[in-house]
Amino acid sequence: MMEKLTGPDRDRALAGLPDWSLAEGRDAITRKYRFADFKTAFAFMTAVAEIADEMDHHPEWFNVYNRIDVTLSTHDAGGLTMLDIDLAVQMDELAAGEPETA
Ligand SMILES: C[C@H](O)[C@H](O)[C@H]1CNC2=NC(N)=NC(=O)C2=N1
Repeated sequence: MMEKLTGPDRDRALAGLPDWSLAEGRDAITRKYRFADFKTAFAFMTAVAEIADEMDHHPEWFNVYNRIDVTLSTHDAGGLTMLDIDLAVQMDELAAGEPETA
């Protein structure tokens, strides 16, 4: 079982993800992505799905056209763990290849 992130480890991990915010009302992080169009957004989701399934760690997300709202939390731990940080970093790396990401 992955440990919940606390203290300086948590601060350091969050500082490395400037485009993510703490969610309201629960121990999770969120970020909105925007892409050029639906196809690009969905290709991103497909790429993330491969990584997430390999990690056995899955995003909560909501897609409309070119926008994706993502929330990451470790349900088994009841809060943020390094699994969320690792997935967020990998999602940002994938999205960085897309010029219209915001
Ligand atoms: C049985 C399976 O390994 C677990 O349910 C995994 C699947 N994906 C998961 N994803 C997330 N975000 N949190 C979890 O705790 C989690 N647990």
